[in-house]
Amino acid sequence: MPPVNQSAHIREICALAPVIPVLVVEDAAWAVPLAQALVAGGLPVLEVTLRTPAALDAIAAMVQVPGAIVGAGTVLGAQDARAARAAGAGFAVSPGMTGALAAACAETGLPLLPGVATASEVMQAQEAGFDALKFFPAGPAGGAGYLKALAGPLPRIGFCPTGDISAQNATAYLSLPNVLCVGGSWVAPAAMMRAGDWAGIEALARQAAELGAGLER
Ligand SMILES: O=C(O)C(=O)C[C@H](O)[C@H](O)COP(=O)(O)O
Repeated sequence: MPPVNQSAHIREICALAPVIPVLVVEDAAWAVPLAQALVAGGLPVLEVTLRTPAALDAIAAMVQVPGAIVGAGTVLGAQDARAARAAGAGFAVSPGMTGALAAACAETGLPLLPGVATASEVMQAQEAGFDALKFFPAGPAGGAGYLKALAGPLPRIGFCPTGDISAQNATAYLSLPNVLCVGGSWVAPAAMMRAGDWAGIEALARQAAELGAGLER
């Protein structure tokens, strides 16, 4: 029996915008204006990394922002998955995949975008029922050329490359048929968040939201 498709909801989320901002939120007070700026700029899907003490409070605040679809990033294990779910996260992103993490996400009803970097990892994720995967770290692991090569033997997998993606190189990824969207921190730089430059972040989001324009994905 084929495994249950674990990626159906993730595919819907990835179809909403060409770029998922990867957010490192140092202060939960940033959460609402940051989410409002990104949504206003055309990027409704937000990934808050669980790398800061403020992350869970930030997720809980952001889910109240109209139009925002908020997920947790850097979800490394069952405890992270449960905490993200309790904070209201709608999906989880991880740099890699373990059986324990996949089981915890399935159990808590948290759609998971698991990370992979090799063909073997893609095959393992596929066996577990995932067909939408994060390609991480995209740049150092081989970039758009590497993903293009994976499409030959693994044509049913859609990727969200993340890691070293910028406004300059995003289109090279987005133009590949096996790329669903890209992730990146460039739309919310630490210096702009610390300065409360929400208008500047909205402008960066607006540029990023236009990156996929004209491409058939
Ligand atoms: O925290 C995680 O779960 C990660 O997987 C790492 C992030 O996705 C990348 O650090 C974002 O990469 P940059 O856009 O190059 O900053």
